[in-house]
Amino acid sequence: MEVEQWAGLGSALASFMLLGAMVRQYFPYQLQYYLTVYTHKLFSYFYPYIQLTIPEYSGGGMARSDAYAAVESYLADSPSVLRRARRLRADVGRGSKKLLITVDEDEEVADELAGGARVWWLSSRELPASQTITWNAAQATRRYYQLSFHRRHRELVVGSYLPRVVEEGRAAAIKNRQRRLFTNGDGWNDDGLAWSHVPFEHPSTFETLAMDPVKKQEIVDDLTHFRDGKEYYAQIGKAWKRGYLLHGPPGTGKSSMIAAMANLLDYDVYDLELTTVEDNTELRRLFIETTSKSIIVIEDIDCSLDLTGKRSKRGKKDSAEVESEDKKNAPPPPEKDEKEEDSKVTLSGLLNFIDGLWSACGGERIIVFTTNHVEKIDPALIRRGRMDKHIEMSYCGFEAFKVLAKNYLRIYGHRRFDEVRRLLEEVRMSPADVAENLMPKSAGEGADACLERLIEDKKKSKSLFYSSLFRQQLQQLHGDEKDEAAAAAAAAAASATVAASSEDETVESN
Ligand SMILES: Nc1ncnc2c1ncn2[C@@H]1O[C@H](COP(=O)(O)OP(=O)(O)OP(=O)(O)O)[C@@H](O)[C@H]1O
Ligand SMILES: [Mg+2]
Repeated sequence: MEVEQWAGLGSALASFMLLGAMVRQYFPYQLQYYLTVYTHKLFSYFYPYIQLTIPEYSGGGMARSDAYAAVESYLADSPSVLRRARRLRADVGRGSKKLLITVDEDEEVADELAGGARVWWLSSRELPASQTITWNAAQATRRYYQLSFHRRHRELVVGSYLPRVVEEGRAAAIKNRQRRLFTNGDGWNDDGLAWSHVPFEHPSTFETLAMDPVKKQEIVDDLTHFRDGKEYYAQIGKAWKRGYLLHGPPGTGKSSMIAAMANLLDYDVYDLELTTVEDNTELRRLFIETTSKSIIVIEDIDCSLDLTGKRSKRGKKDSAEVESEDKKNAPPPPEKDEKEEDSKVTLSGLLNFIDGLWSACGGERIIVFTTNHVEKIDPALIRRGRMDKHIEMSYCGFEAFKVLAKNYLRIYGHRRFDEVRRLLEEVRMSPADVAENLMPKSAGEGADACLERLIEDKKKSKSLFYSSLFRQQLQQLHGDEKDEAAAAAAAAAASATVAASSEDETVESN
């Protein structure tokens, strides 16, 4: 018998069931139960098609079913399925950044399997009984997808088609999602979750990041290798995660690099404020609530944990430092305080977070620490295997400057580039300082004026640098404060000499 004939028989049986449902209202409960069971048996005896239901909320759970969301994304991202539908629905899906066009409710669409087999998807819903009072209208309307397929395709559908639908659906949802920046600083959010979030819209990319091109390419390769390395990590028996330590002076692009990483990999960012985490248990909970395809960032790690591995108390530290001698000599604090200290985030708690058993849950996660003082960090925290790659973000070199000149001024070369190169070799300047000078301060300001400002700024820094160097050397030479005046005079003379020589250079290069 062909599908259409079966469909005819199906609709006859459905009418019979409908009649049964009407009659059931007037029968006692036991009888209703047997009537339902036998109607289904009779129906499945004649009807060779199997129906599989995927509800939006399953098991009375509060969270939307993963499988339902995956099917929804699969159907919306599958042009061959959508082409067959006559009624479509457009919506900005949950957490999605673009308009999703999907199959409308009560519309049935067919999908092809390998070997020409067919399945049918129906999106439908059960309305709540009118007398039901509920606080969540979305859950009261029970939406579901129903998949129908022939008995003989059972193995194929369950064994390979459905896993493929879920996998492709998840990938489509990730591709279309609005990426998010999470923070734990705001306490517990409305959903009882530890993280709150905003859309992640940082414009930094590896193209706009100013640094040595060879080093940059190495980092990009490392990141893409990680992203595509699911099988590799499974094969070597290592959790699919990678740690990066970004260190360097302020304004050298550490935070910009994290944003560029997230944009390259299409990951979410979790900005973990460690000083607001109460204890190791809360840290673990925060970690469990992170999703895969994410970068977990702890900025200024040297300020978050002190050398003994106990959490430092930001803000409280200063007042502690000015404690009176009496207080310092006071008897040891009561037991309560010790307990409090024990419950803080510790170094071992953090290590567990990075590479303990919990770290493997979810997979595909990058952990990034940033610091201005790499020497202050406990070596256990940054050893290879935990922080797999150490990246030094340094002062602006000429290659980095060329990237900034391209970004800010749209120029690839200029007659004053040689002068800038010389100055960059002599005086250290962060990319943030260079960028600030290159940014036009008014609509009419062109590349010449911006480069002039940068060169002047560098010369000023150079003269300041030499004068402080002379001052230091003279102080060392004379050894005590009485020579301070003479040292200052010598430094002033030296700075005048440097300024004069800078002017000479400017003239020369012009
Ligand atoms: N390497 C860089 N490439 C491009 N822009 C940069 C770079 N470094 C700094 N900048 C510019 O300077 C600003 C500050 O940089 P960023 O916040 O990334 O520095 P940081 O190293 O994180 O500093 P801190 O140690 O103070 O946190 C950025 O907004 C960016 O515009
Ligand atoms: Mg930063």
